[in-house]
Amino acid sequence: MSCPPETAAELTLEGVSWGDGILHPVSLQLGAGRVLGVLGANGAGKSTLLRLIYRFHTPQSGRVLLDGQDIHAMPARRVAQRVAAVLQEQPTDFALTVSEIVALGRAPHRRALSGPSARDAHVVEHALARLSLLDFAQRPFGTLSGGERQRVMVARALAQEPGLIVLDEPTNHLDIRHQLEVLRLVRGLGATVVASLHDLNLVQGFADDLLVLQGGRALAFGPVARVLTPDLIARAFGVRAHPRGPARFDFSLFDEMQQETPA
Ligand SMILES: Nc1ncnc2c1ncn2[C@@H]1O[C@H](COP(=O)(O)OP(=O)(O)OP(=O)(O)O)[C@@H](O)[C@H]1O
Repeated sequence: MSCPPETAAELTLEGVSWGDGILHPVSLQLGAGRVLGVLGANGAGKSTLLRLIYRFHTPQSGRVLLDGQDIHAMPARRVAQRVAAVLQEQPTDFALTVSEIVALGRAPHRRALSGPSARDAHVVEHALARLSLLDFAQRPFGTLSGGERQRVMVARALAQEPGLIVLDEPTNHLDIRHQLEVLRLVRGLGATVVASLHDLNLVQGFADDLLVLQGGRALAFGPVARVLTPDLIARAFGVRAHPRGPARFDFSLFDEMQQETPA
């Protein structure tokens, strides 16, 4: 049995804001299957925006629409079937096995009081395989390294079969090979993706579009090649960016400008 492709969701933010100036109104439209990278310095508002999209926060103003429907007007279970979140906070139930954690992704699709179906078992197995976790399936989650746990959280999101996947710094804890593998896998899911990233040099080849935040405001939104310029990087991060290829940079502090030594 193979897993059918998901129906990617269209995401629209209509002047969505939160927390008395923590996030000023942001508007954008992301077509089904597009991959959006959210960039910004520490405290710029990336996680806050993501929390609004996966319905953890209620907007102070504006609306988050999934396929044209306000997520706050949708049943919570329906949102859970359509939106998966991979967060920096991880489950604290360390005694659960890797397989059991990934199986939690099936919960929104199960009927009340019914156990896992053959299809649920297949989807979990498939998710474990795609993240190279089959050998870890029976290991207690608490015994895994940070990077292995991060891959388990991506596998759980995969098992959820979402139309929209929201990831908060998904490459955190991952070595360079797993960073590239996870980003390629997420990009290849066919779902719409919103991911906050810190490494600007991982954006190229992963994201279609970028949203850059600064001080809770949207500085720029659009295709990667148009948005990711040295000028924008200087305004968003306060560093000098030295281009060394398409959307690739070396960085230095402005007070090192005289020496021109890339960091
Ligand atoms: N519940 C809250 N109460 C008060 N302030 C908050 C709350 N949540 C976030 N903030 C503040 O809002 C700002 C944006 O936080 P957010 O976590 O969205 O930033 P971020 O861009 O994800 O940062 P980082 O890259 O450091 O993870 C920060 O100054 C943070 O302290």
